[in-house]
Amino acid sequence: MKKTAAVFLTLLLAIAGIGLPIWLAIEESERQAYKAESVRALGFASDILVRADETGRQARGGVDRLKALHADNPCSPAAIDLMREIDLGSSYLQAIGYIERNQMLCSSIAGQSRVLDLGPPDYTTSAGAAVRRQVRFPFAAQNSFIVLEFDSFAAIIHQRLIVDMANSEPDIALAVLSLEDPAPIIVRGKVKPEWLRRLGRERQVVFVDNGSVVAVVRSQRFLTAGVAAVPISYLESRSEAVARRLVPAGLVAGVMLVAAIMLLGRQQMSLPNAVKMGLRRKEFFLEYQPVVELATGRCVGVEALVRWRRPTGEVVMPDLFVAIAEDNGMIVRLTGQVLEMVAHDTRHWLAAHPDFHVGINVAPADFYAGNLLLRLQETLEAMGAAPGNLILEVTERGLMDPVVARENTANLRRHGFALAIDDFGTGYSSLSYLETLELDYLKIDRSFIEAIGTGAPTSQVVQHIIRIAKDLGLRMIAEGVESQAQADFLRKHGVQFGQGWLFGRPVSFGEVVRQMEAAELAEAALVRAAG
Ligand SMILES: Nc1nc2c(ncn2[C@@H]2O[C@H](COP(=O)(O)O[C@H]3[C@@H](O)[C@H](n4cnc5c(=O)[nH]c(N)nc54)O[C@@H]3COP(=O)(O)O)[C@@H](O)[C@H]2O)c(=O)[nH]1
Repeated sequence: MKKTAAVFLTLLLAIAGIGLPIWLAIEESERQAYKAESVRALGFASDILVRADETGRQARGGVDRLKALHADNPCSPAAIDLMREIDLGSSYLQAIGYIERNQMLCSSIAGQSRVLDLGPPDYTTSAGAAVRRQVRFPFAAQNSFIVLEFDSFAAIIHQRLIVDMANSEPDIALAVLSLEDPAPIIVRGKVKPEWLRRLGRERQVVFVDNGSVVAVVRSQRFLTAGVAAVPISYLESRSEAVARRLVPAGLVAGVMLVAAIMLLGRQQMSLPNAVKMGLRRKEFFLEYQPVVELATGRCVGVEALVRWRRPTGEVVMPDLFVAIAEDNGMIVRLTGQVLEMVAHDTRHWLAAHPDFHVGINVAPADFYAGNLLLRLQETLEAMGAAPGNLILEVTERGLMDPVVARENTANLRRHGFALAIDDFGTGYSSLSYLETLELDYLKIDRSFIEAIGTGAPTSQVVQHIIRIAKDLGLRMIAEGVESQAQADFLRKHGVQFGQGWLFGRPVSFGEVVRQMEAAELAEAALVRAAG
């Protein structure tokens, strides 16, 4: 991936990874704030309605008691005494009086000596109550009152008593609306009568309009509704307060998420760099796996297998880094280090054992590099060994180009090196193609050895491979031999060599030598005992 693309992707990831939790936190704070302000608005609307309903109940009850007196004179001293008793006993009624032709003739108000002109009602409810919304009396000229008139008796109600709530937040609008007349009965602040339409048939409704969270609650007793409108600024400051709590949490979550993703990405992305550094610091080392002659069980050679010891001490297997080295143009350098290490590890042994061979994995890029022969000759010189001591293991992938493959295999063999086709059976080489190449060994892939005797569909393949090798005149090395039964089968079918855990796991060259010497000693002891 190009560097700019990686930077762009990282930026995108950071924006998305940090932005998303923050956006979710903001959304959640707005949702929580809206919910809280809706509950508050509904609370105010319900409270004002409770007060209005109670006022209506007290007015109706007072009038009923006065009517029950059946006084010939509704303004008799007994009637006025009863009016005063009702007035004193009710929390929402300011006074109660008697009306004729829009004039209040008498009332519970102490000292009412003259007739008070009320003017005509604003409207009359379907239940027969005449409603006057704004009546001013000489005894309290600065206040306005509601007068509810039933059957000529009137309840006088102080508006402020009903809307006397949320006084510390005067910008919260409150109202009692009639469902029969558009003008509010009682109102504090700005209330739109058309909000009632939103109620429909519902008992209550909450919505946002005109910069407010509005709640409307219908009375269960009268044709009225309580309304409260909480300015949106309350919602915003509540949302900000919640956001102040949630956004840092979202930010932390986002940063952690992005850091985790980037760390993972870096671990992945930096592997080629780590391999490069490993090559520079010479962190690679070799293990050698014995190759035995199946007929005698004698170790006739080894395969050199590369490993990587990271600075952390962790040992990484080639499956992970060989492909990275191949994909990033470092495999030729890696093979170079393998050759140096083989020369260093095996030179004394090979000088004394000219028949012993070391298998070296040659990657396709090595094969096509053009200087393989020269590098091999330098290695031999350092080892003091003959070309026949090395078996170059090339995969089918490395032999894909017929021209280069033919030329290189022929050239290497001309110079005395032995060649093996590795992991045979896993690629697409045909018998006729292999016939055109100069090879010495065929290594049968582990997957076919594993299948021997299992009855699996691939269990028969090994016999075909053995036939191909015989047809081509190639010697065979079976890879991954783990059981004696596999070894017996292979020997019986003419496979000359085996490599696998049955004979030995990959270990240091010193350990291979120690094992070979121990085997030799044991054999000598056996011979002596037999003799
Ligand atoms: N280009 C290079 N490729 C290399 C080099 N060194 C190794 N490799 C290739 O890496 C692949 C994995 O190798 P490794 O993990 O070392 O595994 C080898 C053996 O340990 C394993 N093996 C051997 N016997 C058994 C067995 O009985 N059971 C079992 N489960 N595994 C076993 O097989 C691997 C040997 O494979 P091969 O080379 O095909 O003989 C592998 O493809 C290596 O080729 C290097 O220096 N350069």
